[in-house]
Amino acid sequence: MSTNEALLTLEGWYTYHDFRKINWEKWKKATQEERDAAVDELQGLIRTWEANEQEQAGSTTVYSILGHKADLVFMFLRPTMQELDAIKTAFNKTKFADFTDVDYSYISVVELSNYVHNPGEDPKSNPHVRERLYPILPKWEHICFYPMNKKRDGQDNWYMLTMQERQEMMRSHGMIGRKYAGRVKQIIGGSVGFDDWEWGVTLFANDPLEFKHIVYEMRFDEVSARYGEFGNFLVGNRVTSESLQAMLQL
Ligand code: VOV
Repeated sequence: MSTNEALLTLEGWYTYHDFRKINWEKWKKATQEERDAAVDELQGLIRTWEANEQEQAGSTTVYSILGHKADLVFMFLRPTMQELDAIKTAFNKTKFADFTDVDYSYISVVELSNYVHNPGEDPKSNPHVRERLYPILPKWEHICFYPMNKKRDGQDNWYMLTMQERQEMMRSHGMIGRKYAGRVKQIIGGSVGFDDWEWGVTLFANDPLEFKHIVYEMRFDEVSARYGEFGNFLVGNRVTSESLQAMLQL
């Protein structure tokens, strides 16, 4: 029973996760002067991102990534795709970029799926909705990122469910999420048509165990248990310009 009840989604800032590996071999071979110049240039770029955030014209955050999948993630939110592309190019023109390899990136747009809205209201005039579509990223200690799909597999096809069925499941999902209020902040990036999965999920927490607990708890909820398909998970620690300097010091 196909219902073709596509959902109205609300979109906010465009999102670019730039995961980089540091080429330590090259870094160690560079002279102290070359390294200092590269770090200075990077710090200059970070200051421009901070100024952009001060002006509420976007948001940026940097984390170091654990394990072999990446060393750093730069997460950018900006009003247009042009700005995201310009950021990538500016970064790649720096000396620091010569010491990095890009293994993974993700493009999406901050999305609210409007399953739970107040009828008759223009959602974008609601300050709570605006805060979620144009979020200033929290400066919390840890980040967790993973892409995901909703399954289209035989009987388990999310896109063949009625609006009401989807709404009920999303309500239950939201109830679980709400238990983590103040401890886990989620940014859902819609990436249909932009990247290889349907959503990029970014979570922030001060205690990394919150990620384990919320993802595990959601696995038992029907929308994740039956319909969730997940890509690679990446987890990281917050980096400030001072700790980045220390990380790169030999
Ligand atoms: C802090 C926790 C938290 C909270 C409060 C929360 C709430 C909500 C609400 C109320 C809604 C629906 C309306 C909207 O706002 O879009 C959503 C929507 C969504 N979610 Fe969520 N979610 C959380 C957290 C949270 C997590 C941890 C995950 C990953 C799932 C898992 O198993 O690993 C997730 C996924 C999503 C997705 C992919 C969508 C879009 C689904 C679609 O089909 O369109 N989400 N989510």
